[in-house]
Amino acid sequence: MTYHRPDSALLAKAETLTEALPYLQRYAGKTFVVKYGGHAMGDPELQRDFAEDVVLLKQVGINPVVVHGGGPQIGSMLKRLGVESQFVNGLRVTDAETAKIAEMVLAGSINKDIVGWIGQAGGRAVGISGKDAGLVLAEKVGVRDPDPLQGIERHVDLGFVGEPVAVDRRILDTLSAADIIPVVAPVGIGADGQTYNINADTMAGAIASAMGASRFFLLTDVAGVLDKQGDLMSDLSPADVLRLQRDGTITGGMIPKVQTCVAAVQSGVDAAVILDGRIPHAMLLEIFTRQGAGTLVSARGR
Ligand SMILES: Nc1ncnc2c1ncn2[C@@H]1O[C@H](COP(=O)(O)OP(=O)(O)O)[C@@H](O)[C@H]1O
Ligand SMILES: CC(=O)N[C@@H](CCC(=O)OP(=O)(O)O)C(=O)O
Repeated sequence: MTYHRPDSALLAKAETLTEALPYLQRYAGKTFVVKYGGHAMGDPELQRDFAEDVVLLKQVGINPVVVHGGGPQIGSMLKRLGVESQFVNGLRVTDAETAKIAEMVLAGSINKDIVGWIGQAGGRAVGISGKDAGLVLAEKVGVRDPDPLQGIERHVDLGFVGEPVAVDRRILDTLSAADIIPVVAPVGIGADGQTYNINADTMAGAIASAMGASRFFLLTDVAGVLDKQGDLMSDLSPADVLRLQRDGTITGGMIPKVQTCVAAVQSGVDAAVILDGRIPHAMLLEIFTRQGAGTLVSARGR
């Protein structure tokens, strides 16, 4: 019998799988919370890659929980309807009409699209919002807005913008135990029954903390946190984050992202990673290979 050595491309595939082995062993049974940002939803190919990654995680025994955004999609809908919209420190000022439209786009449209993509990739997902089964109890947010011209801080009323004050994880546990991937829209309800629009990063962070997640990924449309020269910073501690926010390196939509990462690692999540969702299979590369991508926020670094 002649012995044929497999060609190098085939061997490389086997090596990739064996490289993944220690990670597969380490992460089996753990919970990963994945925040899928509106900007990362890009084109159908990236959507398919994302769904495949999530299904693969579930298949290898990890419990993924997806929390999604949809800021740009809410923006287009508001524009179509002729409703003005404004952001303060990365948060959308939300009046009653905007809250209704945001909920419609997030929980009614994007949420079900993602459920569909996961289904197409061979997984089973159920889409819910923070309102379902009392998942997220929200409270109205008040924000200090530093006014660069006046050098003062003023309080801004953001309207129906909420922050999670309590997470009841039972619905997520129930779904995960039934081999169903939960997909969560960032909408919550107040004790008074009021619907709140919640920044998706903040929502995902609260869920990651409540789940005691091992990993928390935030998929966005930049390589990670960039310094003033535009270079990627691959490791940040909570103290670094504070400094970069104070010196104006981190602004806009990156503010809730890094704040959420810090809160998550301080409440027991092992590590939070801001990842470039424009890279195909960004999550799998981060989880199962030696090359970390994006910016990792942790108390101790990579
Ligand atoms: N230091 C920084 N590094 C990277 N991005 C930054 C930084 N400061 C501000 N940003 C902005 O934050 C944006 C990401 O936040 P956001 O638009 O809310 O994304 P998503 O929709 O994925 O949540 C980037 O596209 C960039 O414009
Ligand atoms: C209060 C607030 O800002 N809510 C966000 C919710 C969606 C979101 O956060 O989406 P991304 O993750 O895609 O940015 C909004 O209205 O845009």
